[in-house]
Amino acid sequence: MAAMNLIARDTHPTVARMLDSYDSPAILVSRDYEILATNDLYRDKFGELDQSDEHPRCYAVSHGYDRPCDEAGETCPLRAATASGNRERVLHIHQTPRGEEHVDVEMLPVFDEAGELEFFIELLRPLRTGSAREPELAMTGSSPAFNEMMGLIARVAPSDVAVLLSGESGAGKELAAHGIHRHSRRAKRHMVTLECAGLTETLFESELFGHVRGAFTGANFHKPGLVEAANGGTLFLDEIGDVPLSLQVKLLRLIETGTYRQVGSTEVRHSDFRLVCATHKNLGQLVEQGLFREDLYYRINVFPIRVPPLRERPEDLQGIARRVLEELGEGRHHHLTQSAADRLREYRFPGNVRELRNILARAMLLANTNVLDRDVIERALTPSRPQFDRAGRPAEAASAVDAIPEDLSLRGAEQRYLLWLLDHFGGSKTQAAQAAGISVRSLYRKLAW
Ligand SMILES: Nc1ncnc2c1ncn2[C@@H]1O[C@H](COP(=O)(O)OP(=O)(O)OP(=O)(O)O)[C@@H](O)[C@H]1O
Repeated sequence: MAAMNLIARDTHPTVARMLDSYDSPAILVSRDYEILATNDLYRDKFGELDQSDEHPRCYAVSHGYDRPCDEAGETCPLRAATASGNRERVLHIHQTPRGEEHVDVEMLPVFDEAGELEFFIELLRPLRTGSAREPELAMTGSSPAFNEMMGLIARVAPSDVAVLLSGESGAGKELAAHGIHRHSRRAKRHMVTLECAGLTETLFESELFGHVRGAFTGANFHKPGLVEAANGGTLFLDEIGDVPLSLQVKLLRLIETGTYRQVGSTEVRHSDFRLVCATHKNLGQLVEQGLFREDLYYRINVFPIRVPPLRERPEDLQGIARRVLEELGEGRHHHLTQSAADRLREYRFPGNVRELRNILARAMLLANTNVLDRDVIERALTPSRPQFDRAGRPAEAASAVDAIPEDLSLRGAEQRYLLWLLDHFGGSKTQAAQAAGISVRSLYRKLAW
């Protein structure tokens, strides 16, 4: 048996030993918040407790608080489990050796023979979605709106239920899909993404289902589809609202039966995948307008999760900015001055986190030092607030030509223009691509995000 670290006098060794039977970090907590024992997994993830502290309290160890969580403005699962007599679950941000992490906390009350509440077993499952180890996939945030979303992700991830992520462009839907996949039992297999916007019917079908050799002109080889690649893993359909009606029925069949046919073949194939979809559109409204099949809508919308726009969670701004600066800084430590951060908080971010990234990337290029002050942020914000003339052309374009640095490449100028359009259309790639006269796929490629 793994070594049990009993902190308290040997009063309840049997209960304490039970902690080893849990396959997640677990602690034994008294009714007055004292940690009585920890298991190996807990110590691996969260470190040893300070042995000089004779009465370590959960709120001090996990949060650095000097009083219980509910008195410090957070929900306290221990208090909730005491009141309900049942297990309670919340999502908390804990201090860990890796910094702050989101932890899915489950509190199980343990009763004595007389039915009196004796202690609690607390299970702590860190969410990798919030960790710093894989920066490109890590979601940063601690606002109530963000935590609510993370709580839903933690709940639904282990099941095989279809999830529909809704939210504005750039708010983090794809990142949330990765979070769901990585916390699912399918995490060791692939998450395969199909960007549905801007695909022609033929392309959609052959991308999704694959095609056999000779299926159509130019099909010189057999190509497996994404559905096949997603077997055992997760299929992520981004911008599901853009799937043409004629193809929705094929999608419905795939979801209902798990079967499909490659283009040009009569053989029925099977794939076992978990479906996650995302949209920035109001699908309910599309159903009412007859543009989206109602039966498909109910199939994909089993567990809806709303990804909140950045302006609804200003508390997250600074944390995300810090992470982005670290990520883009390539070893150089950039930071925002207080008034620069205040300036960002005044902005509404129609393009959400993606726009924040772009603004910071511009600010880093514009700044002469690694300190990003209000002035630099103001200049970096300018291309995000285009004025358009009646014809829909960015009126700032002319003056911007004067402001373009001499060494700006054609590609750089093109990117600036596309960013203008994106900002103008509230982050909608479809509208921006239409205005630029290119496909959404080309837009993605040109911006190379
Ligand atoms: N909470 C977050 N913390 C850190 N980075 C984030 C967060 N949310 C989003 N991002 C970053 O913002 C960018 C946009 O995120 P993502 O692609 O997931 O948005 P989206 O909602 O899927 O957008 P779209 O609808 O346009 O496809 C990505 O670079 C992503 O890494």
